[in-house]
Amino acid sequence: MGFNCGIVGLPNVGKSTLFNALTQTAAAEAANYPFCTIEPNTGRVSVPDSRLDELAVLAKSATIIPTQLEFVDIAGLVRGASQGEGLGNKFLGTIREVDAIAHVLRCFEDTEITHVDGDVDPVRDAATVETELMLADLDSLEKRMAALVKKSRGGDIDAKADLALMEKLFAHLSDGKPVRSTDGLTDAETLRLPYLQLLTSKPVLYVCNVAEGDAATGNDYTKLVAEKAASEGAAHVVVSAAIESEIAQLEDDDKAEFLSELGLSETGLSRLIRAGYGLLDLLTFFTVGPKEARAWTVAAGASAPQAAGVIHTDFQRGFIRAETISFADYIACQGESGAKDAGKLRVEGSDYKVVDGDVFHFRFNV
Ligand SMILES: Nc1ncnc2c1ncn2[C@@H]1O[C@H](COP(=O)(O)OP(=O)(O)OP(=O)(O)O)[C@@H](O)[C@H]1O
Ligand SMILES: [Mg+2]
Repeated sequence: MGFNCGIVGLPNVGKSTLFNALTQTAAAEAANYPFCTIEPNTGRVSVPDSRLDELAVLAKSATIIPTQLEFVDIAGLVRGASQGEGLGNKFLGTIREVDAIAHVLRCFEDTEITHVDGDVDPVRDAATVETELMLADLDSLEKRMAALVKKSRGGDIDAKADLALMEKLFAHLSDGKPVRSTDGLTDAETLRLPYLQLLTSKPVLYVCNVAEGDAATGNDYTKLVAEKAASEGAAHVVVSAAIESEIAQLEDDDKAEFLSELGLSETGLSRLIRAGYGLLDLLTFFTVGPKEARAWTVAAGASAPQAAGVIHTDFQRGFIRAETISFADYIACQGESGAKDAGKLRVEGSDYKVVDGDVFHFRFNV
């Protein structure tokens, strides 16, 4: 079970450059012309988590294995995409499959790099992309609502409920607002929403791609994006894709030195990965021993057996119990045996809900 984040934006804004830096490969072709990317590129990225390093030190773990998040580099979209312009529907289908969106906005000046709309204006660009996604959602709702009208007249209760929900969403979109900002939905409607697979219902994070010199400070463009993001309750991250791709190729020691020269305490990529992970309503749990310290991911609300199942399906099938220490207790008691002595090791059953930071031993029988 993996979670992913799609990299979305206008053509030639630096999506593939960012993807390559994230995945530390040159898997995606990045070049100075619009529509360079056609087929989506997919890559898995380690999620940085300092808690994992702290646990590994206490347990003297030989290896550290972070949890992973998948990024998908998607073709650029242009005005009219929802009507089939540019690469049109093809890339919209790819966006439909991702769990969250990292929306890349060009915030760097460079006369050598073509901007499809002539000049740099990230807030306008964000609106251009969002408008296409909203138009595509309106289109898809309209088609489905027509089919549901008949069914709901025939007395189909589910069809009736879906139609009522879609009418609310349609009205909201018609006001020029994305589905994710719809309020006044019932609990049942909120649960149903993801199944409609609407493009603008996915959580969004704005990525300001800046010139090398602005990586630490941001610039006037990123300030405007920050205001926009704040007004929507969305996150934004300032990174320079160009420089991140250089940093990604350095050895760890050189990396730290280079970052401090730039005035950065960590890479923009680390911030971006964590922000992407944060969009997804996920929990991290740990398994820790002398062999390895490892982080794992489950969706919020997962039970202990479901968490066990992320490691191995047998662990879930034969689940007996979970022995659990919270991250805070593990650190405060200087490790597992200290936590045991202090009575901080809990024995939890199959209805236990995972808490972020739990350190688990699963007991199972197959
Ligand atoms: N921060 C930056 N500063 C300067 N140039 C950059 C920066 N980020 C990317 N570029 C350059 O912009 C050009 C386009 O980059 P890239 O191919 O990654 O864009 P893209 O968004 O993937 O485009 P497409 O939608 O066509 O696939 C490349 O020449 C890249 O080197
Ligand atoms: Mg590309």
